[in-house]
Amino acid sequence: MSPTSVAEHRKRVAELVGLMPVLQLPLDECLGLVLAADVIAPLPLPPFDNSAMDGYAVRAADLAGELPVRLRVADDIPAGRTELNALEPGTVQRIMTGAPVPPGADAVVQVEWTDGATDTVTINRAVVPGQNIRTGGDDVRKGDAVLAAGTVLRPSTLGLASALGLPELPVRRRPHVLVLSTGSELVEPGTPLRPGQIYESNGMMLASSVRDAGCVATQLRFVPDDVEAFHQALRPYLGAVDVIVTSGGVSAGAYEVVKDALADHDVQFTKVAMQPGGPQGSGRYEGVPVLSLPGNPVSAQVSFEVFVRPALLASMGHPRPERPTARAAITSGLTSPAGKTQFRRGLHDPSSGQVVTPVGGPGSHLLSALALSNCLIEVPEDVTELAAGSEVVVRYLQ
Ligand SMILES: Nc1nc2c(c(=O)[nH]1)N[C@H]1C(S)=C(S)[C@@H](COP(=O)(O)OP(=O)(O)OC[C@H]3O[C@@H](n4cnc5c(N)ncnc54)[C@H](O)[C@@H]3O)O[C@H]1N2
Ligand code: MOO
Repeated sequence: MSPTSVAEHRKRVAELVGLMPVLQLPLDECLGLVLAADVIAPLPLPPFDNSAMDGYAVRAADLAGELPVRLRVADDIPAGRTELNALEPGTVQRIMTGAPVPPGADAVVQVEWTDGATDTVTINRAVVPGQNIRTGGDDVRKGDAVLAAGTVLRPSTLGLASALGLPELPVRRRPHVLVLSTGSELVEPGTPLRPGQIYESNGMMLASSVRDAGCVATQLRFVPDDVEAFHQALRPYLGAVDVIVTSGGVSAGAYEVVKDALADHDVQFTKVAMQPGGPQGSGRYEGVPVLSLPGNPVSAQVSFEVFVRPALLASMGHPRPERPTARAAITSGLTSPAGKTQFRRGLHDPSSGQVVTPVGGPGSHLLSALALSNCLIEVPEDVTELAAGSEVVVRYLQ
């Protein structure tokens, strides 16, 4: 059977995960989510003419003569005042930043240009009409399409939605991902390790990656290498999760529990033309999309980056589900297997003149090299050798 290409498998995974439904979510749950419809401003911003300075609301014409001038302070307007008295000619009203400008006033004199008095104020400098007034609608007009569908909700966009008085926004919800690790050799960190055992690490790494992509993760670790126990372990989650991600148990050994349990369900096991991350499973288990990643830690994480993360981001309507890439020259030569896209780990420093340093070798057990990297170096299928200085594509990991 000829291997599946990386692009084909990526497409299959994205189609399996599909699009999450749209719902209205409170703003404090929206960070990182994607707006599903345009936002039309229900009011102007600022909503009313207000003062940009602490000072005195005036008629500019009253300061046009000889200075300094002494004027009666007829009122005091703190921010939040909802009822105003019109400004009579020849008087001023003390006003605070953000407070509404009273009818009849056409400028604000900042307090530093006065003696600051509260009964009769001495003003030393003139102002022009409009000075220190922030006009209603200056920033946003009522009815403006202020945020477009497809916008990723960041602190500033959530601030804008709040300023417009919107308590919630329409977004595609976060997928809930069950991260399941199998393997009888796996032991919980914090407990003693016996010969032949290792600490479980893929679950933590993949669940963190799910959360880092803005999704919800539940970890299910230490499922024994037993098909019936595997089915039992999954059962409680079937109505509750959107995607199942497994690691391990998909290659050619005698005890491949994931493959054995899922192969007679609607899950295909294939070899993808890549290294690491060759053996991959994908399909549906009782209707739930399931993505079975290989167990070697680097293979699992690279598979997540190349297939799962873009599919999860696309499911939330993200306009750019792929990590950003750059071109850089490698600082040392490397070799790569023929017919496979190789994803080597690297350190890329854009400030150092677009070079990338390979970290560690190609082995898919080299977790510490992955932990020290900030990018993947992509070596195309048809390239088997690259000399130092060759240009490669780097895909950021953060
Ligand atoms: N005869 C063949 N053997 C293997 C092939 C092959 O084509 N023919 N492919 C190799 C490749 S490539 C990979 S990748 C692995 C994939 O193996 P599995 O997905 O079946 O994973 P396991 O055998 O369960 O584990 C592999 C390795 O990773 C460690 N592991 C697994 N899960 C975890 C975990 N949650 N936390 C930490 N470490 C984990 C496990 O102990 C093994 O060392 O197969 C090759 N073999
Ligand atoms: O394809 Mo495996 O994922 O090299 O290590």
